[in-house]
Amino acid sequence: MLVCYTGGGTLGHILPALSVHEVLKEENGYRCFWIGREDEGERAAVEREGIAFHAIQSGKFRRYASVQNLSDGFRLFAAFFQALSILKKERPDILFSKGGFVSVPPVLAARVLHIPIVTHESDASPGLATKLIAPFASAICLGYESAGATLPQKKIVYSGNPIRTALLQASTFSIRERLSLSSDLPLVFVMGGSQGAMQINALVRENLDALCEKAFVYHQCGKRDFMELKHKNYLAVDMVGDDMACLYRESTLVVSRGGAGALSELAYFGCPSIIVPLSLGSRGDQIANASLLKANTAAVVLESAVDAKNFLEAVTYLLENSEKRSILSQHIKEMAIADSQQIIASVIRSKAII
Ligand SMILES: CC(=O)N[C@H]1[C@@H](OP(=O)(O)OP(=O)(O)OC[C@H]2O[C@@H](n3ccc(=O)[nH]c3=O)[C@H](O)[C@@H]2O)O[C@H](CO)[C@@H](O)[C@@H]1O
Repeated sequence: MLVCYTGGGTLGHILPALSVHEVLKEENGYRCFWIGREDEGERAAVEREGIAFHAIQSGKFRRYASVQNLSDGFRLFAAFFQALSILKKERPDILFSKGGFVSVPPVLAARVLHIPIVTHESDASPGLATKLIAPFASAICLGYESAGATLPQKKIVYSGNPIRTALLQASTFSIRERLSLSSDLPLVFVMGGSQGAMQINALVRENLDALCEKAFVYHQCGKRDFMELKHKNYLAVDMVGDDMACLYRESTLVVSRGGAGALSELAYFGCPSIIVPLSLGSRGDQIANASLLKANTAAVVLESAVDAKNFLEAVTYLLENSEKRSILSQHIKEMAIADSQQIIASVIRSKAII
């Protein structure tokens, strides 16, 4: 089976597909390639897995009037023909779209060539790319059931969001030991998602003295807003690599954005969490994701416009209240779907024309 993966824009549109690849690569005769946008980090994430990466032009679908819509329109047009040429040459048995605006032209090209299409939406509400792709897909896998309300019902498979194998494997080391933390010092892991979160970074930096009095703060800032501040009980990193599973397992409390992938990982590990969803400059997907957690008392969700004082109060309250933390942990764990990548892999297998 030759699978063409497509997706990009942020790592949230790449890592879940790589988790599905990890399942399928165990099968005899499986081969694959990727169509994505020219972005160093995205290309590296895919090629690291030994997958051939074909870059195409990528334009953005905006819901508002902008002069960029014109140039991006041309880019999308070019991207369609680039994808058509790649797909004609490679002739995959199936195309799996992980969404993001770059995935739409390859989907249209696959449709023209009668290549079956499976797509996956991570968020609690469908993005524009998923809405555009849905009519052409044989199956639409969803991270959250709520995303399916306006999509063609017969195509929907409720799969949950894939978790990468590296996170599922047992730890070979302890982050607490490596940081030489005493067992009674709480560990707070702050995660801004694959791009970092400037708002959360500011909330942490404004409260640094008070936070580091109470706990060790492991702060993932993202590449764009990284600051290497020297402070007792504090470590700032741009991105977390292999430490991710240990941080989820060993943290007393996690502060996170409301990205769907991150929330699924918090659910898998049962992390007591504070979620600060992104609102500005987004379609509100993180607010919808976080609302589901809030409705299930599975996390403390702060208003997008939270200030430094309220943020500190929320962190302090949870650090001092182990009973509340264990309720959150239990409830978020109930929302986890551990075999999501297997479910999606079997949908891909069943829809491929081999
Ligand atoms: C700004 C933006 O548009 N964010 C969107 C993006 O989030 P984003 O790209 O952050 O994606 P997710 O929250 O879904 O997943 C983040 C992934 O990155 C990994 N990770 C993160 C930080 C790090 O240092 N190292 C690392 O490996 C996490 O383990 C996780 O697997 O896609 C999500 C899924 O469609 C959406 O819900 C978010 O709204």
